[in-house]
Amino acid sequence: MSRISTAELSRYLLTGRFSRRGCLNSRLSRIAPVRQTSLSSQGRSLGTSAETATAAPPSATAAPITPLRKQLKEQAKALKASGKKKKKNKADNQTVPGWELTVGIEIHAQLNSARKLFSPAATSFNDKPNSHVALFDVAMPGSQPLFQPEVLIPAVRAALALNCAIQPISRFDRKHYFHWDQPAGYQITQYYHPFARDGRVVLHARDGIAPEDGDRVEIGIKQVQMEQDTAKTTAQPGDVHWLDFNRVGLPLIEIITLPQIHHPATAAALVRKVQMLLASVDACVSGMEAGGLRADVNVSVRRTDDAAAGGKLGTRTEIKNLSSFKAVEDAIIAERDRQIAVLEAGGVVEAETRGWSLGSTETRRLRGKEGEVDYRYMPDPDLGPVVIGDDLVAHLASSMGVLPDAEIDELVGRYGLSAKDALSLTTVDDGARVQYFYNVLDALEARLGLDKTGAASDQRHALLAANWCLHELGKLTELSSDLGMTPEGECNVPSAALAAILAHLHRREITAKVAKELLWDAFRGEVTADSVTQKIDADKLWFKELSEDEYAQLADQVVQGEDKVLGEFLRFKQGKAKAYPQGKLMFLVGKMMRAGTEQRMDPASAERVLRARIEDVYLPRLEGR
Ligand SMILES: Nc1ncnc2c1ncn2[C@@H]1O[C@H](COP(=O)(O)OP(=O)(O)OP(=O)(O)O)[C@@H](O)[C@H]1O
Ligand SMILES: [Mg+2]
Ligand SMILES: [Mg+2]
Repeated sequence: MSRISTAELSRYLLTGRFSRRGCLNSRLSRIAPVRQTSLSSQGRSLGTSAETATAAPPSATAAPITPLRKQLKEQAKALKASGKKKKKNKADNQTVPGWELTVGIEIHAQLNSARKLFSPAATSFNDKPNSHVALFDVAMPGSQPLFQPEVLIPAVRAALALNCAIQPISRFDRKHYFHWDQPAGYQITQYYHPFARDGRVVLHARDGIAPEDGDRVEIGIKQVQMEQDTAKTTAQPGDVHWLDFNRVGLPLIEIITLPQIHHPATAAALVRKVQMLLASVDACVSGMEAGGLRADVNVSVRRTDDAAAGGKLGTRTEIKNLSSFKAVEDAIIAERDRQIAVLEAGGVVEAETRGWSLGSTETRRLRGKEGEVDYRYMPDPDLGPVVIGDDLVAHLASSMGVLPDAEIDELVGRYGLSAKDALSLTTVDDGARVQYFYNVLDALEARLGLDKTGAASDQRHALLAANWCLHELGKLTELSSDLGMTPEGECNVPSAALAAILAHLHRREITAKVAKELLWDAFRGEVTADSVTQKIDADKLWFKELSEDEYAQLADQVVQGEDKVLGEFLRFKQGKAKAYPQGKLMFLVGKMMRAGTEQRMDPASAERVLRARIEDVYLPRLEGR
């Protein structure tokens, strides 16, 4: 299925205009145009919302943030820095003998919409504070909420990605509490009649779940509801707080899981996966680190005996506002251990709301847990029900594109990528890198004259393209500032230019070293798809490989005086050593590469010829002695 960006869909559904630019994953299939939608609230239908549709373009989608990539990088760095010991501790800390941990998570994600939930004010959080505020956003007397139907596009896509059943009718309630960041004294939310229910998220081992959960675990989603965000508070010295009402009223979804998570690593994996799913359908503005996604974790413990006897779950405490995957895992571990200590000392766990600060080792009490009574929920009399038509749901489902798990399976099954590389390719640049890979692959197949409709059994060119899109491009980002990757999968190294380089490499007309130099040239804009071949010609970079005989001569040259090394190969042949002495072979290949003309040698050919010479000539000679 084709994936179309949310902004693009909004334009189409609201105004009937649709441009093919921005159509993601277009390699996979083409979209069927929608004819009619029946999306309305309070009797307003989409066709009449011309005012909304022609207003300023979305600014939210332009946020230059790639939080997931950064978090993955930082996590990998931290893991590397902490060495194996940390990994072991983390794995060890997933269970406490005699106790069962239970976790349910509420995830708040900011929807990728151009307007606020109940006012046409723009959703921009990088602009001057308090510059996008409608009268209703600050609860001016007499102002009324005006539901912005376009928020349903990212909201429904998110719910579909979470396998939820979309509810044809949903309603808004007022949830009361007083705080300076909430001008009305209540938040408008959908607690009792959410727009989506009964979903599920499948987590695999590759998603980083606890080893105790095996290969795969499924977590139920109780419901997904729409609600308003609050104003942003910035603390200043002297107990002064600055408020930015640009954020108040931004459309959020709250995703509520069932209490089905039993290990801290699995909880973090769930949040990561939800973020990945939301990003893959373009439903969410930004990830955790940028504040676009926040998680509240609900934690309880009970004795395993009680669990086995089917007893009630323990009393839950809730840790609010966690803003990184690591914080989710660490806070759960700390809270689990605190509750167990309380119970083992004969105490009782109190239902309360607790806080967690980064780098901390314990949670701290903030207040008693608010209950439904405290919130004094009541239906919002100013808002009618939200009616979502089947045709809209069907259209959004058909235009979502391939979800990450299916994409990873395809990359592994069809092109032979490792699961780890496939996961990275689909997550870096918030999913744009894999689109770049498809663009490169299309251009490469065109250059190589391959028919992409046929199920070609040899996919080596695709694996080569994937490795370069991930690893070689990754090296560029490590050494230079930014690739400038767009959601459509284009960057400072145009896909056509990379394909031109890879076509020569695949045909063994240049070496990998030359290809890497050309990649830098393309990055600096010094070569284009059309000038790659010219440049190779001008700089005499063509790879004129040595003949088999020339390789064999070099091999003979480097084994001179290496009887001791050859002895190791003999020991393996005679069954006296378990493992093939690959290290020794590579040592000799290194010698060959240094002895020959680099421009004319391929390490793989050198290895193949050398191995054959050792086996066919030198070992029989040694055996004959
Ligand atoms: N005993 C329990 N142990 C752990 N988690 C639980 C337990 N009981 C419920 N939960 C989880 O707590 C969460 C409750 O979220 P929900 O939004 O329904 O209520 P809330 O926390 O009172 O609301 P809010 O925090 O939005 O005001 C769910 O994720 C649920 O799975
Ligand atoms: Mg909640
Ligand atoms: Mg809660």
